[in-house]
Amino acid sequence: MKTIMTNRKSNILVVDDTPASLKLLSDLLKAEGYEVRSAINGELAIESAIRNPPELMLLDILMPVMGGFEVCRRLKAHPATCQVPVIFVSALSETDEKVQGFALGAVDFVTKPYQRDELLARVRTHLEIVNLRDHLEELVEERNSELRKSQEMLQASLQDSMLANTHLRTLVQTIPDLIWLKDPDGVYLACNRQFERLYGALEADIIGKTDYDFVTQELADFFRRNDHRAASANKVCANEEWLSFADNGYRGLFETLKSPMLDQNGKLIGVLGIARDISERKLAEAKIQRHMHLYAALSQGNKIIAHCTDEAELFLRICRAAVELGGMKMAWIGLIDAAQAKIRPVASFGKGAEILERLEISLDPDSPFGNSPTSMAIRQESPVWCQDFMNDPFTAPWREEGARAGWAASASLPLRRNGVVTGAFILYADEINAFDDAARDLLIEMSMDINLALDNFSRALAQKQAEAEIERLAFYDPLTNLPNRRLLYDRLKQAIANNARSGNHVAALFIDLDNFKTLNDTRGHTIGDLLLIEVACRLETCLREGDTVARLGGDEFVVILNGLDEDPTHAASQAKTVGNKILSTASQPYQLSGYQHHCSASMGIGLFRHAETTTEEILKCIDTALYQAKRGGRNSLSFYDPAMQATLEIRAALENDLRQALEENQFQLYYQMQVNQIGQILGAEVLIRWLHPQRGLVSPLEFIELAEETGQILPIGKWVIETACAQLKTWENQHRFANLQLAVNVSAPQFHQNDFVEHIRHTLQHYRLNPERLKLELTESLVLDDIEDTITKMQQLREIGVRFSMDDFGTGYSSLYYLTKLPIDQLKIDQSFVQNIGITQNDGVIVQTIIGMANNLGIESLAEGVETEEQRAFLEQHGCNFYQGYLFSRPLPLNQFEERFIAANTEQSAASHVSTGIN
Ligand SMILES: Nc1nc2c(ncn2[C@@H]2O[C@H](COP(=O)(O)O[C@H]3[C@@H](O)[C@H](n4cnc5c(=O)[nH]c(N)nc54)O[C@@H]3COP(=O)(O)O)[C@@H](O)[C@H]2O)c(=O)[nH]1
Repeated sequence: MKTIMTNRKSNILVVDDTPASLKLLSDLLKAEGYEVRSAINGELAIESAIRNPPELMLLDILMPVMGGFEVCRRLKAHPATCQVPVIFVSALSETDEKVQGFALGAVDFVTKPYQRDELLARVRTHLEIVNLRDHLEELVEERNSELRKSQEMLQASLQDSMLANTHLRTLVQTIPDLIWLKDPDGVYLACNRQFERLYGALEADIIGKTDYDFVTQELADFFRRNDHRAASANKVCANEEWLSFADNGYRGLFETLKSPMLDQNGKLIGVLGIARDISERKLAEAKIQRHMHLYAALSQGNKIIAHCTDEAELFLRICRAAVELGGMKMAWIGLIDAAQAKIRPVASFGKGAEILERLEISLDPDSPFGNSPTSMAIRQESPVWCQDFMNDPFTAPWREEGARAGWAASASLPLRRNGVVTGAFILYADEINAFDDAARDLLIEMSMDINLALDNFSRALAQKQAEAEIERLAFYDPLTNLPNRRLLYDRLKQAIANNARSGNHVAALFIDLDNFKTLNDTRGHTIGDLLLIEVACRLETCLREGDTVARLGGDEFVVILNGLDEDPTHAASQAKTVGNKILSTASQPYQLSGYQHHCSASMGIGLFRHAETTTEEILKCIDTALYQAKRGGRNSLSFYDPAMQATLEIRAALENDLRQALEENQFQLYYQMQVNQIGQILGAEVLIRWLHPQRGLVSPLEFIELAEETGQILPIGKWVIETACAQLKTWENQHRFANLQLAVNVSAPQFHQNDFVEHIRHTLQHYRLNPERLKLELTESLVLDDIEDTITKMQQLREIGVRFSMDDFGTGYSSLYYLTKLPIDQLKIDQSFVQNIGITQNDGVIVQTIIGMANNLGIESLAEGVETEEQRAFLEQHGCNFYQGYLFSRPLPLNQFEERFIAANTEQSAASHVSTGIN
């Protein structure tokens, strides 16, 4: 209990209009230790009390202006003073007056004159009462304040609880998850709004029912099993389940948590279920997973690219990474097949890869298979994403296969090599819309990495090719790709060394094409090159592995045959067999850019086995043998003969001299008469002679071929024609020679010169010569070299009157076909047949046949090389019209020919005189 006694001095206001009374009372109270204020009238008393309310007032009643009752009334009416206890101290002592005073709120009444002790006792008592009252009031106030506080707290707690309840309700209703409560029997106790959507019913209609009232038995069983699981495990159990909503048909994957609910005693009172839609999260997770996979594939791709040196391996491993790490169903790489305007698969991996074999993807937009996503990606040079493979209008032709393989989406990314689109990287996913922005970025990066690798491959390939090319140029002939001279030397050295050890022979075959120069000069180098390429191929087909064929240059090839027999005879026979095979193969007709060419080859062979033989020596030997073969007639082979070496050296010197012969006027024409059946000289064949300053008269047999090979035949041939024409002109002006004709030999290179016709025409015009007196002798091989060119030129010359004789007839192809096509005037039966008349029956028959052929075609026949009367008689007997040969005359210098002609004419005219009787 709080003490009511205080040490403080109580504050008392004393009011009395009598100053003495006022002082007496004040002093009395002061003496008791009170703090005393005094007021001399009612107004001052009120003012003082209101300003500073006293704890007790001693108030006189009878005062002028305002009596004590009025003062008391006013004080009780004022809020500041209404509580101040008032003790009337008055001379009035009537009960009524006291009653009035108490009615006005006084607490006591002391009658004057008062007893000091009584007054003080009353003052003390009232002051105590005041104290008690104040204390009580304080206690009451304290209590009230506590009550107020607890009321406020109660109020606040009530409000909190109401708010919490509202929040809880709002929370449960607002939460996007499905929430429900079931009792242990599976009967619903409560659910939220989301759950109402699931069953399409209000909570009120759900409560009291079970899952069996809303879903299939199977699904309800499933739910029950999970309820039981949570209940028996006595802990939260989670599971994933697909739920379909009754309100809008939405179906999604939910993660469901089931918590057992227990009462205070731990008894199961139900199961709380919360289901959260995790479809989007799952999709997002799947997406991230896909990206992670693709990222892994990309990283793996980078590793593969860093390590792979082979393009095919790279493609396969990239496809494999896209499937195994990138989560793709299938991946493949196709390259553009420009010739067929198609995409050719070169690598694939994954499900459905086998389909590619029968898959047709065209690049032609007009083709039914030309608008696939891949075709478009390649044409547009940018990726094409097909997010719904089975419903994309452009995938129709491939949908059936795609369905079998489970393709739901596809990506086609163009691949570039050095910036040029050369193919595509194609991937199939088993999900629609599998290629979102992030997946696209990763795949684009992957394709760019492949491009980078392709660029690197190209660079490496180019480098390799450049190195190979450098080696090829150093060791191989660029035209035929055969080993060149340098490599041949190496191989020869090696072959000699190897075979010397084993005791075997090595054969070196030097092959030279006959008349190659003519082909080159007449048909041009391009055709010549084609022939060389073809010959190189054919040579390779004749050899075994381990043998070598090399091109030395021009039309010269060398073959090395290894491991021939130890016995030289046997080895020679082996070499000869291969040599003949080569010659036979080389002489088959060639198709050179639509032009058919016949050609033959000559071959020189040498056999070696001594380690000390040098390559230079070998080449020199086989070169000699080759020359020998050529001398012996083309299209033949010859083994090395040391005696030939000397001849070759002479030939080299001759070649040198030949260059100056024309300039130094060393050539001369000889004339060999041609006669008819009655021995009349009709003309002559002009035959060139070389009056060599040191060697004397050189036969054309020794230098014509050389001149042909070196090209000297062109100026020499021109000189012969011009000299012959000049001679004809001279004769034209001399009556007795005026009718003579001259036959001029024309070489193949000469005839096939572009300006040959023009040259003849010009020469005839120059000498104003009758063209019929000029007869050009062409050989069969010349004609067949280039039959079209020959026909054209012969016809052009025939039109101006020039005549033609087919020289050496019977030694070549003797084709009846070309005889009918060419404007030939004369067949010249080769002397080899003529000279065998009477010796071999065959040649006699051939001669007869040629004459018969000529007669049938209305062509003259002239037999050359007639040496005996028997031959002449035989020829005459079988209808040959004209003859030439030693029987009549050898080729003669001009003056001798003219003398012989004059003499013969003189004889003939004498004979005709005798026969006609003229003298
Ligand atoms: N392109 C040119 N070729 C020419 C020219 N001059 C000659 N030749 C060719 O040279 C080859 C050899 O000629 P040649 O040594 O003059 O021999 C000719 C005659 O002398 C020879 N002949 C003539 N009659 C007989 C004979 O009875 N017996 C015999 N053993 N030889 C004889 O025949 C050669 C003539 O041959 P052909 O030309 O086939 O009529 C020779 O191939 C010449 O063609 C020239 O200017 N240009």
